[in-house]
Amino acid sequence: MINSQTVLESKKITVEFSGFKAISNLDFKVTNNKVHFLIGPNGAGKTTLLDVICGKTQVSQGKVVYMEDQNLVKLKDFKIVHIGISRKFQTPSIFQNLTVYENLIIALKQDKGLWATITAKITKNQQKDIEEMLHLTGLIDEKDQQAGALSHGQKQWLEIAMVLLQDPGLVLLDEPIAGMSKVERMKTGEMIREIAKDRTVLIVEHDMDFVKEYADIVTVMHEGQLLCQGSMEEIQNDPRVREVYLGRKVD
Ligand SMILES: Nc1ncnc2c1ncn2[C@@H]1O[C@H](COP(=O)(O)OP(=O)(O)OP(=O)(O)O)[C@@H](O)[C@H]1O
Repeated sequence: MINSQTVLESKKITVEFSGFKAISNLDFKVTNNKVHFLIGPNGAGKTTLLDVICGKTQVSQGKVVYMEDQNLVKLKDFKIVHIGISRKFQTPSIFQNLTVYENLIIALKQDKGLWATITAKITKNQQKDIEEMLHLTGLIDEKDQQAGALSHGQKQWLEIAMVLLQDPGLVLLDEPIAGMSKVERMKTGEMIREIAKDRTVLIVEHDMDFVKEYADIVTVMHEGQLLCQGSMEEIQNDPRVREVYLGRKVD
């Protein structure tokens, strides 16, 4: 059993947009090797929190600490990727005209031009990493297929593989199952479980059935603040959660 270790901690962060507090004085913790979901009604501040963690949005107060000693709030987004936090946005940003394999090579090496990257020699270890990703995402048979010809779900998985090739300790996912079929959702859930065996995964999600099935821990946000945090069972039994979701199904 792995000891619980704090991977990320926000300390009293506030985010303001023209005086409006999208996040207000938020304390929040993410522990290692867990599938951690972030839920809450529209406008709760979930996306803003992910934006802060990956350096896309600045805080007006507070700090966000990664692995106990790295304050993220002053770091540029590329530096945050470099220290081990990668995010997969909702819209895939893959190269449609390149093959699955070429897309994965690009994810490995980003310091060269596109053509130089694709044609450059990769090491045995990099080759092994790519193969591992192809198996994890079930894309091994589509390896030489053009990415643009993949199904919606497969494109999402390819991007997950690309994010993982950056070798993050913390993976941020924005509504990863949006637009997926039931089978694709299940595959994605199993994939996330697998990923969380040696990384931490933080997911913004609206689909409560998915959260219920795959969450180790759930944080509920409301109006820029943390409402509560716990297992899905604890969250479902919390009257405050029922109240903020008024009429929306939590169970
Ligand atoms: N760039 C911005 N400028 C002004 N207001 C913003 C900006 N980004 C977010 N907001 C506001 O901040 C609040 C929190 O938004 P955020 O997108 O983080 O919520 P959310 O919980 O992700 O909602 P949803 O589930 O609908 O995506 C909302 O009231 C939103 O309108």
